[in-house]
Amino acid sequence: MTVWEAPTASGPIDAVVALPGSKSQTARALYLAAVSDAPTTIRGALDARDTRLFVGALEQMGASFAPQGGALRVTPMGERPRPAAIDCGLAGTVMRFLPPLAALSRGTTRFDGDAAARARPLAPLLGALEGMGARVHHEGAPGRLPFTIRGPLRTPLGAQCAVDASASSQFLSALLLVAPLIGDPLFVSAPGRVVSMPHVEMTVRALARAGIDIEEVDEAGPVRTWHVFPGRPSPGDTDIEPDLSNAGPFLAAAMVTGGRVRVPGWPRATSQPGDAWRAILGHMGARVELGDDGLTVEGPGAGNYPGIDADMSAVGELTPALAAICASASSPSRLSGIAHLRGHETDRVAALATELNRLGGDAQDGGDCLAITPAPLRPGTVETYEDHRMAAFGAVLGLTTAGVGVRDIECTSKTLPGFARMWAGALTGGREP
Ligand SMILES: O=C(O)C1=C[C@@H](OP(=O)(O)O)[C@@H](O)[C@H](O)C1
Ligand SMILES: C=C(OP(=O)(O)O)C(=O)O
Repeated sequence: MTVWEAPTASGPIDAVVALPGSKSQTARALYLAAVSDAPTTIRGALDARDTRLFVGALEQMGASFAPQGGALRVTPMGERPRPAAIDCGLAGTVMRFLPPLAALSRGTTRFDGDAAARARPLAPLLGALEGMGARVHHEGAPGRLPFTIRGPLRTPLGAQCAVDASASSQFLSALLLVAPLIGDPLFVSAPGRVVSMPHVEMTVRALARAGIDIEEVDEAGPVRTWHVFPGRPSPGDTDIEPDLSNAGPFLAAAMVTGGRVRVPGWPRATSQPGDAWRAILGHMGARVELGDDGLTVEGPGAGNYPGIDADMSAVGELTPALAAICASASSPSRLSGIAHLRGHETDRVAALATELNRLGGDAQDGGDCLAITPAPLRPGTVETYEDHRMAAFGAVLGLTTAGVGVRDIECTSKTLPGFARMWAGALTGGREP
């Protein structure tokens, strides 16, 4: 696979970066539109590998999608999805959100994906679905792709289902999304630690916005539980916000070059985990301003800001870009609560440590955490393991170290097609058209 020469910054970046739609919001909007009671329109949907796979899967299940004046017109599927053969690629959203939907049907649906996707965990979700009457046939290792599933799902005993969401919040989101379609009121709970809570909030909000009666039971209790009432979602027309997680590498460029980046359309209030960039970068000494024209971040420049001790369990997908920022801090950092990143596109904790150390950095894989001590870096090639966020991590490192290559920069098309072009544009003072 080809190696992309990461551009070094010739000075402080000064750019306006218009980001395409949120991957996570797009997935929820596609799902709810596909099972809704009437055709609807989604504006600002992300068009990237993950969302194309999501659309492709829903099309096979019977929904249809048509571009309409820059938006997406969605005609829902019938009462029950059609049996299908789903390619999940490497998309967690596809491989977690859609098996419960497929299990509404008596027909058999097969799920498979990239070789790397076969390493991603699914067992807690599939186990919960089996507890609701789904028949799962594993073709390879249990709890992994590939498998077939057929339903129908039944209301379980006590009208209650539970899933362990400590390895991925997507298991919980997947059950919440299907819950209103099963036919009876259902308690959905997640005993133990729930990672990526903002993504769960995003699911709950999307359902509520679509008219589904959903409420959290005893928010302060030991087990997070939601009561979901049956109903066909009615999302109406939906607007997707820019992807704030993908803002990360561009804001990182402001941090390490001592420059300024503005992201137009940054929402005032959102359940996107990427909104945490404001607090994180502010804490590390950036000037952060949220206004009508978007979010502007002015960074202190490499070596001019402290490291950070941050619990990333709620916002794990920001870890790779933050790790690249930490590599140029003036003091050590510790990013904790990230064991579940081992089930992401690759084992991100190991990959970040390996790749930073490959360039002469000092990173320790501490199991549930990553310890980074800033050190001068040397030229080398960052391996990306098909992980879009590892590629962006390499691009940020290359800004301040000459001779950094990134293998397979194209893997960024998972959520941000055209990343290399956008990156080059931002570095040369890219402005909004
Ligand atoms: O629901 C979603 O859209 C996502 C949830 C999170 O997954 P995990 O809880 O597995 O980290 C996040 O990392 C992923 O990028 C998207
Ligand atoms: C973990 C991620 O993706 P996925 O939706 O495939 O889990 C991510 O985008 O950082």
